[in-house]
Amino acid sequence: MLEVKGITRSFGDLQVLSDVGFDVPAGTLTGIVGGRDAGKTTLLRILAGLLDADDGSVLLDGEALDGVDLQRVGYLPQQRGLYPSMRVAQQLVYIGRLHGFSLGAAERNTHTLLEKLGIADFADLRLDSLGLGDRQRVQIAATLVHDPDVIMLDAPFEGLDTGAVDDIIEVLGGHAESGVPIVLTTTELGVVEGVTDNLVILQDGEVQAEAATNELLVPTGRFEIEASAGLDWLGNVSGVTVDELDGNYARFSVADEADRADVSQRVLQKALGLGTVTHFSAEAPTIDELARTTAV
Ligand SMILES: Nc1ncnc2c1ncn2[C@@H]1O[C@H](COP(=O)(O)OP(=O)(O)OP(=O)(O)O)[C@@H](O)[C@H]1O
Repeated sequence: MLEVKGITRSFGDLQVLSDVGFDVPAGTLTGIVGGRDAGKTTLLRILAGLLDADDGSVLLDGEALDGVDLQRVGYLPQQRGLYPSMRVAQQLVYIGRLHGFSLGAAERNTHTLLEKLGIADFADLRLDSLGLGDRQRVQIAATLVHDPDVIMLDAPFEGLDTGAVDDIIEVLGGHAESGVPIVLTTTELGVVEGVTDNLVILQDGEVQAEAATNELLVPTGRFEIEASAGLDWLGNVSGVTVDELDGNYARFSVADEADRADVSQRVLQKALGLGTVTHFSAEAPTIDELARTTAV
């Protein structure tokens, strides 16, 4: 288990983190959710031992996470830092070796991760010849190549297509299953909904709420749909309020909680009857809504 206790940090007069604490049980994934400047990167850098806290402690399995134990951390920084001109597999093996792995073990882990992340074909290419999604897959491989005992990822999904997000989530799931605690930061709640076990809502450097993801992300009654045949009819569906309509795209709400599932399914069925539905989803609450409804 990763235990974060009473972390406080200022830069000059600016207090960035105040008494931040939460636990990440072994084998679970916690999302630290907050808007811009909430203090997420500062917190993660402290957890990963790259920055000192003014106060507080970080424990892994009951022991302070510092000194040589920091070798056990898998940290993905927000500013990604691999060698652009080095070949993909070569640098992953190099990073594994830096963490004390034998050549054989580093090569084995590199090969396995590249396979799992769907980039085995790029092993001998230079990093800077890859697109954003594949570069990010390599960054994830670099974070995991030494089989870390705890994983900390700063905004791992930012700017990625769903294919890359899904591959990364699957690999992280495998590490969680082997008992590793995982922390990741995000500004986008939609992405972490089906991924994280717990959420910590951080606002202005303070924990506003900490709870199981499914307790915090209660359905909002707002939906999004994109349908090939247009959505002019949406306002006529009983129980639906159209919030935005733009050609093939619409956002709508269903105020009556008891009717929500039925009404949204009726909308979906009708759209499918008229043509193709390219997108349909229930909206997650915004960070501000979460902070308002769950303030501790
Ligand atoms: N080294 C530093 N010196 C001074 N101020 C800093 C330093 N690092 C961060 N800050 C300030 O701390 C606050 C929190 O920054 P931080 O990067 O931790 O937030 P964040 O939640 O990660 O934001 P974002 O989502 O935009 O990356 C900001 O006001 C930032 O300007």
